[in-house]
Amino acid sequence: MNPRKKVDLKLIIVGALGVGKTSLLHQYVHKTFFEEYQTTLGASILSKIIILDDTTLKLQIWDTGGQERFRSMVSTFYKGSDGCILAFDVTDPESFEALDIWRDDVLAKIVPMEQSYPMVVLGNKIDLEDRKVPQEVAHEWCKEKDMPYFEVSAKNDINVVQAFEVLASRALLRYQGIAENHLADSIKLSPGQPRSKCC
Ligand SMILES: Nc1nc2c(ncn2[C@@H]2O[C@H](COP(=O)(O)OP(=O)(O)OP(=O)(O)O)[C@@H](O)[C@H]2O)c(=O)[nH]1
Repeated sequence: MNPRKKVDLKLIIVGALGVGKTSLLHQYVHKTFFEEYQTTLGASILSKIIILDDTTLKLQIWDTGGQERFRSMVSTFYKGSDGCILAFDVTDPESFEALDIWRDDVLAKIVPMEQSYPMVVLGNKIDLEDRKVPQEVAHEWCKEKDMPYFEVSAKNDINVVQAFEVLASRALLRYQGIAENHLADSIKLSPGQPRSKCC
């Protein structure tokens, strides 16, 4: 049997203040949820190992604080990431309206800026009754931008694993595509290659 391939991926989670980024991450990695709110100062990292098909993936997931004053510092952490979660709170329309800015901010730091950079959108806190962002509106926005949309609850553990793992599998596909391109380039550039005989 072939040993599994091992790949390290860096994922980030961004979005407005208090939408539940830390809670989503803790639910995904530790299966825990805390009611009390402690804002993230700057960024923190959690890791999780998962298996996807024939690959062992080590996910290093960067949780970024939504505070405006950390914005430029936090955006330096986007570099080198393989995929991103854009999070908003379905009870807070401003957090939904801010998604455009968060998305542009992340894409501006991805080098080269490219279409294939995977992003998924999470509408969090669907356990609450006072929802203000209709599901169809969020769906439509994500469809326009060609990003998968998940309605989630970090509190009740609804759709959290699915959302992270769809992002992880898309990030893996992109990583494999980049690795293949590098390999093809290095074969083309390699001077000592035996040339195929002709005629
Ligand atoms: N009802 C409900 N509350 C949630 C959910 N997710 C998070 N919360 C609460 O929302 C508050 C903010 O959650 P955090 O996870 O700290 O939010 P954050 O986006 O990381 O916040 P910043 O780091 O300040 O940007 C906390 O009181 C959480 O308990 C959820 O799915 N449902």
